[in-house]
Amino acid sequence: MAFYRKSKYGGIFTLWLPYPTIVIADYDMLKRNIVKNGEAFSGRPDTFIMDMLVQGNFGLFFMENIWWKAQRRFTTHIFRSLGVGQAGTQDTISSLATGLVEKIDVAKDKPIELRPLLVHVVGNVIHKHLFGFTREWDEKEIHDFHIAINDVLEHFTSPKTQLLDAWPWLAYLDKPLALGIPNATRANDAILQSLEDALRKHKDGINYDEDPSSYIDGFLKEMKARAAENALADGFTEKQLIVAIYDLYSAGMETIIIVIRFAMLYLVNFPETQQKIINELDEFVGRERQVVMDDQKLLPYTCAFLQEVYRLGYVLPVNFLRSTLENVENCEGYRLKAGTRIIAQFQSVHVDKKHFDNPEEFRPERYLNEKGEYIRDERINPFSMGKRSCLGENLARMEVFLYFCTLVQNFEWYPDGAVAPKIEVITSSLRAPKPYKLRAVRR
Ligand code: HEM
Repeated sequence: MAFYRKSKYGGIFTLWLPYPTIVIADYDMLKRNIVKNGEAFSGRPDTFIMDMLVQGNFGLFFMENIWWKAQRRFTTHIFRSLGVGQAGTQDTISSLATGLVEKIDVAKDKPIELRPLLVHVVGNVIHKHLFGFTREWDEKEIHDFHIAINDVLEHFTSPKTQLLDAWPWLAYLDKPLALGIPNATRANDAILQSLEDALRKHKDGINYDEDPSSYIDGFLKEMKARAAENALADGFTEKQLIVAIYDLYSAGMETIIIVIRFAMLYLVNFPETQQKIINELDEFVGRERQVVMDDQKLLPYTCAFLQEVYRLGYVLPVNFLRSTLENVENCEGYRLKAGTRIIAQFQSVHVDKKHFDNPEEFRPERYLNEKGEYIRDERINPFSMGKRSCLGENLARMEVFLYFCTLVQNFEWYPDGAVAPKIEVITSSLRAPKPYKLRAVRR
């Protein structure tokens, strides 16, 4: 997006949205401020949209201070005890990946749109961790959630919606301004209703003496344990539980689907990369067993390919708003008052000529040394930086690696037609490839 190009505006500048919002778009500046002075930059501003959707700052994205710290700590802890992003999740993904291959087999070389299949397999991983079980292919709950969340997201961070933060009365001009508030609130209400139903069922069935097998049970147990002391102080309430599930469910679905769709799009646009990945998989993993995370050591080219996908296929066009929690005396020579809005625009680093020559060029070889070993590039941060960086990074990286490798281990991918679909993106709250179809030929 030319709008945010560092070459045009420098590494730090102010956008009036309409509040003054400081954009930091340079790698060294991001490290100096967002990482090294992490605590000061870890707030989130109150926004009209959150008030409208859930009547305040709840959940994991929009809280700040003590509540957020307690909730983030708890989520990290329960994720660890549920094995999120570890062996347990790998087994879940492997079993879903088998189903994915079977579904693609059914298409028998006909062009397919991967997205609905990915909704099922990616949606089920987060569903399993949140609710304790997976859904079958013919159940529609995950797809319903996916449609509803996309309706909400479409209007979520659009510049027009941000104007509502300063002038809430603009909501009365929904129709002429095409804000889409009724659609977003209808979809939002449907999501909240379904999460409340799920919570009720879990409350009826929970055994507080057993180890929790889902986020929802873990949270309910924590609520009970804290009932006598600081449940409210640390935000352990049913309302918080509902919105935290809402956040994790939505964060854990479309983002990962988009990265895999970008990966497949680059794969067919650069067939030589597909051949290299196929060769590497055939030589070091074979086709008799499923790919596991440990195979990353054996697959340097595949890792380099995916790192290049993360660089150019970043999912958030504009990072989530943050705010300063205290006065910052020296932010690159400027003084920021507590409560100043901040955008940590790591995406600009991904296309910064200072770091990547011909940044618009897709070239996985950038990350291979002369011995052909994979070099992880710390300037590529699709999961952001600092104290508010993504909570689901391990899980997301695992899903992207395992599902992508499954797709290439089992099929060779071709465009639907003579030429590959163009690498074109649709940008709303998220940045995704335009819909496209591919043909999968069994290997
Ligand atoms: C490829 C997939 C994903 C990408 C690209 C991604 C990216 C991001 C980014 C850029 C942020 C904003 C950090 C900031 O404010 O600077 C974020 C925050 C967050 N992500 Fe992700 N994410 C992904 C997957 C996930 C998954 C799978 C989960 C959960 C299971 C998750 C949960 C969260 C949460 C809870 C936050 C808010 C953290 C906080 O404010 O403390 N994300 N993510």
